[in-house]
Amino acid sequence: MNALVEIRQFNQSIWLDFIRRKILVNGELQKLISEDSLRGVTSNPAIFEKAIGGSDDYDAAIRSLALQGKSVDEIYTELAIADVQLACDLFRPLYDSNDNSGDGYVSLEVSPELVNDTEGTIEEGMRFWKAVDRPNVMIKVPATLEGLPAIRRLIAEGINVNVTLIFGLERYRAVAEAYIAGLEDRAAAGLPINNIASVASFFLSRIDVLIDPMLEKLAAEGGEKGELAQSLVGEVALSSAKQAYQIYKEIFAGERWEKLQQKDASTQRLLWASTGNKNPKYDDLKYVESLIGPHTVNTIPVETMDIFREKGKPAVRLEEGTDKAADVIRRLPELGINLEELTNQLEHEGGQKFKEPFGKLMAALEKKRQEALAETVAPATYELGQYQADVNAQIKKFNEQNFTEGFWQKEASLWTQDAEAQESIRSFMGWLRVAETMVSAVPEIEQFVQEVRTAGFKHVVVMGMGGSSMAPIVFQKSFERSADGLELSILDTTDPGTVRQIEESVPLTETLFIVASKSGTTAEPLAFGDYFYNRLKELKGDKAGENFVAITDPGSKFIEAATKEGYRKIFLNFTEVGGRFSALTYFGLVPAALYGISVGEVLERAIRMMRACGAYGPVTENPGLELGAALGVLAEQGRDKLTLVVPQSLHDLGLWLEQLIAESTGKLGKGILPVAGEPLTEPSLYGQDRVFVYVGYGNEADEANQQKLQALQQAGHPVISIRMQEPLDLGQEFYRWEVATAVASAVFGINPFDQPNVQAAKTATDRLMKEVTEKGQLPEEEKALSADGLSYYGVPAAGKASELLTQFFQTNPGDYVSIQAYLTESPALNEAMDKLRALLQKRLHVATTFGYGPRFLHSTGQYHKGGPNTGLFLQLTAENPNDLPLPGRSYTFGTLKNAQAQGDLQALRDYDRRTLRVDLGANPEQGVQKLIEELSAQA
Ligand SMILES: O=C(CO)[C@@H](O)[C@H](O)[C@H](O)[C@H](O)COP(=O)(O)O
Ligand SMILES: O=C[C@H](O)COP(=O)(O)O
Repeated sequence: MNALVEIRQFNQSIWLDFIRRKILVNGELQKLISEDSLRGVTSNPAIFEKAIGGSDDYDAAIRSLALQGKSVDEIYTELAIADVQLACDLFRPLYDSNDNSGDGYVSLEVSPELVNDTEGTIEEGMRFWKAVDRPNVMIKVPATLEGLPAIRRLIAEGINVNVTLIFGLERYRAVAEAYIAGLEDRAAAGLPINNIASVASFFLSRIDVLIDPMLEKLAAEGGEKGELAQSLVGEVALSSAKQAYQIYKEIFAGERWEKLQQKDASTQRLLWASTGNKNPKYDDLKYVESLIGPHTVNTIPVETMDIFREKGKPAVRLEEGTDKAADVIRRLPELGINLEELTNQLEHEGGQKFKEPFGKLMAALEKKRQEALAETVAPATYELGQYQADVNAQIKKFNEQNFTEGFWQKEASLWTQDAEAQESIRSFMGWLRVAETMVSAVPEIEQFVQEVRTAGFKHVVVMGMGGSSMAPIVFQKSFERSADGLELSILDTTDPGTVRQIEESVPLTETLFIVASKSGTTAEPLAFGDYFYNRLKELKGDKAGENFVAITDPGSKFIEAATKEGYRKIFLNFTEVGGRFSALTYFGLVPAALYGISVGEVLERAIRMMRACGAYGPVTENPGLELGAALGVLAEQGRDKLTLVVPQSLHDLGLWLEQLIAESTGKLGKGILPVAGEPLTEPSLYGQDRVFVYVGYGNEADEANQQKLQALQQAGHPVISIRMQEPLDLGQEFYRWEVATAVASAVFGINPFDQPNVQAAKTATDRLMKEVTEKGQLPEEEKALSADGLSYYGVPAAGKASELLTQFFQTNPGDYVSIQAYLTESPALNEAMDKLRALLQKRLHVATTFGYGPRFLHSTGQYHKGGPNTGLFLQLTAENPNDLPLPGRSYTFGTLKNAQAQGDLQALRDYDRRTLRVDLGANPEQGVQKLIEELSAQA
């Protein structure tokens, strides 16, 4: 048992006189609580100056807050409050325990500028109490004459108070009196006083620092006085403390106190502060070991705590030499030393000692604030040629409508006049400001990441569809995993081959599985969750839940199941943020943080874009509005195929953009079709329906793409370019594109936040699954042709594959071909798909899109059915050789996937879309090659 733990037997509580974001999130404070019996934390302005001014722990948050237009004062308060909340939460189990001995508190001091301001102290004390919103916070109030009435008032209000800057015995009496009077006021008002805690912080080392040199000077003068002075060197602080303890015993006894005690009031314990030794001649533990006594607290700095842990010899000593202590205090006047005057001086200097670092901190914050405000977002360039004038006119129209202002006010009439749609729009605009909310959630996320690392997890698998998984894919593919990040995989397909691949590629017991589903009812993530939970149960029995985390909405049905299965954590997201707008919420940020990305910085970039888009006041240019207006106007003029061009390093950004744009705009026969991952080619192969958007990095030349884009622009195609600085800027781009998508939808006059046609495929799938349950298999479709191992469905029968394909691929300008692969993804297959797309484009001069099923059902699937009827849908299926059973269900992953494919095909046909299914047989890669050959052989 180390000394810190041992001291508990003497009923003294050790608190830590230090706080810093890092120790709150990296498990250090938790370790002190669990292993060293730490029972509280105190902070003060000097401590925060060291923490905030002396580290970069807070920089991203400072910048985010500055960009929100907050003053340095507000920034400081938010940071300090966040830290205190985190610490309070770590102490909460102790505070809630039956025998907490009055511990488990975290102190937050009012501004040192209020040291002589009663009303200001009361106002700030109440504000902090409310803002921290934790029962185990203590508001620190200085024991100045002006502080005393504030103490009384705050106690009467039911607020826990730590009275700080106490140096003298008379002032200590007044402090205890203020506390008792506060309790009496409260009791007289008929309010409970049983849950109010208070400590009186008596400062020690500073007393000796001031008085010792005086005593030493007198000692040097010799004589009787010199002798007396010599005997008092180093004794005054400890003697004051010992005397204070006697006063404490006297005050908290007797009739007056007993009345309060009957109402379960607690005494105001003495807390020894300033207990780090400042004099090299003294023992480092001078202000710790000598002051151990029941019902007291000692708040000690980290260094002293480390020494005490190693060398401390705890024993009750507080009442040793009580008479001598009285004598020390009594004899000081003989030496001409007026203790009261000196303690007043210490009090005054104490105020200064806090004001100075506080001022320094404010200046440092101001510098960082200014720097943050000077940063700009990645510029976008527009080469729109003949369309520029119309885009300008649209922007002008928006500006005349005060669009930006209305947008931030969530004025749904900017999109539609339909009352029901307006209601839906208003209720899904939580994404507008969710990044701000998430800034405050960053420490919680970081704390969680640390917990996961400490628990020994090596890998994370996110299991979700669409908006619940696209952002994690982008993060994982666009960032290098940092040294302390965990490996990250995303499972968003029911393809049994892929499920098996994931299962075989991760160390199951060391893998954290995140079931991500906003609704908590989506079939795929629930199936993945069940499958892997079952596997973990086989390996870990009842402890399987440790490996599972849920991200879902409040009120989702999944919460109950996850709780029952003992999930490690359930992150509750925001009902008012739709899935495809949730990249900057727990859905995107928890996986990103586990992967080692600084999510605070991602958010800071997003907030920078919010600011640029007018979130914090009028702007002359609004990057989100400009992009949205351009895309909207171009689409209305037939340029509705948004062809995304990215460097290889941003390859998967398209997946996220596809869902955002297609699902938001593709409805009521309108919309923008995102075309991602289509190999860029020469101008002659494109129709007049394209707008090219390049998203890349300023410092990456990406020559090949640039040259082609230049040629396309010269050929009259509109080209938009956005150049980020680094992957963290994706935070900006997520936000820019969300705004742009909403703005483009306003150009079309549609509700961007619903997905009315997604349900059609789900309903058809459900019907098919019912049939599977009843009949044991899916209905067989009639084949149009079987040739060379490929089977063709859903088109008129033909003698030859090439003939059938020629008949199917009849296109008009403005059409597109959508290839939908219900297959196991592999690099070879991706390569084959690129060839297939290139071939189709070369032949037909139409846009080609590609998606793996069932992923795209939660993404572009909306556009396919709700957008214009310009698509030709080529569905590719294959055998499922390594099928996997689904626990608790009578069917397999393979059957579910086949039903999803068939269900969507059915839905597409119900919407009169042109469809062809080709079953590739046993070897999909070869099957695609074969298909390419057949297509090449077309007449
Ligand atoms: O007042 C409390 C706790 O209530 C402490 O945080 C107190 O401010 C610190 O112990 C002192 O400021 C530290 O003083 P010092 O060691 O710098 O003299
Ligand atoms: O984009 C959303 C997907 O359809 C998944 O929805 P969910 O998060 O409710 O499971």
